[in-house]
Amino acid sequence: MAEVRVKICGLRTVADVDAVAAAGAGYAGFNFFAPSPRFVTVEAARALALAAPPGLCKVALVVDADDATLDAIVAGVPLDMLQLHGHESVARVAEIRARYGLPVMKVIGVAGEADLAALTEISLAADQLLIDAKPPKDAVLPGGNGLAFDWRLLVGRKWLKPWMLAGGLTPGNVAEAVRLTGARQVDVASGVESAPGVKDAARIADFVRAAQG
Ligand SMILES: O=C(O)c1ccccc1N[C@@H]1O[C@H](COP(=O)(O)O)[C@@H](O)[C@H]1O
Repeated sequence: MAEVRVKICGLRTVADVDAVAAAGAGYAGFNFFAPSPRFVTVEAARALALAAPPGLCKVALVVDADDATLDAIVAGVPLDMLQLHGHESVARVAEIRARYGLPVMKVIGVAGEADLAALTEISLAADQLLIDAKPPKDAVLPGGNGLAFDWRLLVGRKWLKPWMLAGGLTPGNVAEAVRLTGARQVDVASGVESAPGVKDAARIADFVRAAQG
């Protein structure tokens, strides 16, 4: 079976990109949500994307972004994928996909069984699904909170599109998350940091090793 593909999200320095590539991760995420400690400008993300080696999938994370914001990101940064981490509808996902010609990964927040239906619905429009923990009601960030959900909800489930598991993953729990859910792709932001927004190369390497172990 192919090894688990890893996305490291919220890269802010060229050293982060180097660490992600050296560790063998498949995806590098750049965060364009201004309130996040992982936020990067279009100019900064462009420099990071240009530093990425061929084969590393460069993903832009946006939250309910309008067309003008997306136009600026897509024009300024060489990208391979868009990650929609807000409340984008099926119609908006389809619209963004058609407008930019890039694969779209749509995030669905999960707290309980009732949230799983949205995955089936959104898979009609998105190229990939990202299953994350639903943020707490008072959270400033819709993701990147280091919170996990009950992975047992995903046992035995199948969706029409490739999917990625996220939410509270760390080098210490990712192997168990993969074993339990059968995820073939995983995504992490805060679990490989030494402080909010500060990536740690050793933790990135540990995470990829554990995910693929
Ligand atoms: O990381 C952020 O700051 C962030 C902000 C807004 C939306 C999404 C964000 N991160 C995404 O959430 C997952 C899970 O994060 P964590 O591992 O629990 O910290 C992350 O992989 C990003 O895709």
